[in-house]
Amino acid sequence: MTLKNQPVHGADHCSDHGTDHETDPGTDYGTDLGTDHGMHTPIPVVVLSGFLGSGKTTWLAKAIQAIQQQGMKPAVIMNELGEVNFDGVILGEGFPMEELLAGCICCSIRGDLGLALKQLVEAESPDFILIEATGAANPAELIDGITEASLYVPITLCEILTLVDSPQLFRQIEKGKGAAFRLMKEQIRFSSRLLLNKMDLVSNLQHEQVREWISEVSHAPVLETTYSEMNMTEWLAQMNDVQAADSINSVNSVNRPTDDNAHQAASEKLIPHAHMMVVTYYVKQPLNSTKFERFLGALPEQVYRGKGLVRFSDTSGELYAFQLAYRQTDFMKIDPQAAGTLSEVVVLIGENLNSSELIAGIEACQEDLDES
Ligand SMILES: Nc1nc2c(ncn2[C@@H]2O[C@H](COP(=O)(O)OP(=O)(O)OP(=O)(O)O)[C@@H](O)[C@H]2O)c(=O)[nH]1
Repeated sequence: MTLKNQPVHGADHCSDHGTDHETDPGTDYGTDLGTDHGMHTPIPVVVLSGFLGSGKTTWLAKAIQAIQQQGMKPAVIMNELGEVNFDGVILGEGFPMEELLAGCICCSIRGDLGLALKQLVEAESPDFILIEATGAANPAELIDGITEASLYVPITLCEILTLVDSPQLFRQIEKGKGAAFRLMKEQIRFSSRLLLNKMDLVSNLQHEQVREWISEVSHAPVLETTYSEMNMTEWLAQMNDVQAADSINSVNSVNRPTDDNAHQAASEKLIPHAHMMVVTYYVKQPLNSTKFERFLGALPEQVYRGKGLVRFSDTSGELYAFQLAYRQTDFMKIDPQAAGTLSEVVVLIGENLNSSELIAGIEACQEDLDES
């Protein structure tokens, strides 16, 4: 059995979110820099932001399909805090994908984002690039990372689309403080379009309060969605227009907060995910489904997100992908081939997690632990 307990960022990492945003010294874009952008039509880039479990991958699956239906070739960059990309299993194949794992592109692996963009553009010549940030990423930092990469490859940032987990935001507004709340606020402020998702899980009153709070924080257009459903044809047409209008400047000016020092202020208080941790546990024995569901249901509230691939002893040993987001659990049967080389694994993401307690909880769901 392999145990991994991996803090994602320490305060050290976040302290290098200075205000000058220089190129990471370690970033090597290769020797053929200086591509003449004038010779290329820039490829539209869309950044998907939003808190852990807010519906980004659900949206991504629909966007990929819509782009392909219009005869265009999408390419995807997926970033996960943990070392395993389950979302790739959910999205399937048929388009180029770069995975940036075990770190967050807004800080610890920001240089990797530039390299991934360069590789994708050169190897795949996509028509559209979608970047799914981790739920802990601060979009302010991503804007800088992409703008930097656009010096080397013909890309143009068209949209920072933020998925909002409406019931989760409502709860955070009520609390009115904490790292998760500050991060959600930053993700909303630095967005060019907001999808108020999971509308099926909020009451009318909660809905009103969330809308009112958002209107004080952002002037971005807001769409209300369930399962990230929106009119993709209309949206793609709008992206076309933005691309044509040299979008980087417009995105930056439209969506950055209006006061001149806001970006600096945002960078200086970039502690929000300093305490975000990932607990990764590779499971060797099948789990008892009842015990595991009970375990997920009883997790402390600072576990914001759970996902993984598991097998149950009481369901003929089939493989299931599970999702836990804001106390809602989903299980989906997986074709073993689709899972490829992924191991059976449970990943839990949150703040100030007690990893040994969590691991003990998962182990208690394993059956026949001593017989293997
Ligand atoms: N009830 C409800 N569930 C939703 C909705 N949208 C997404 N979900 C579920 O929420 C869970 C998380 O959705 P994802 O699309 O994986 O969220 P994500 O933002 O990509 O998650 P991370 O990448 O881990 O941050 C899944 O189980 C989805 O099926 C919604 O509108 N309503």
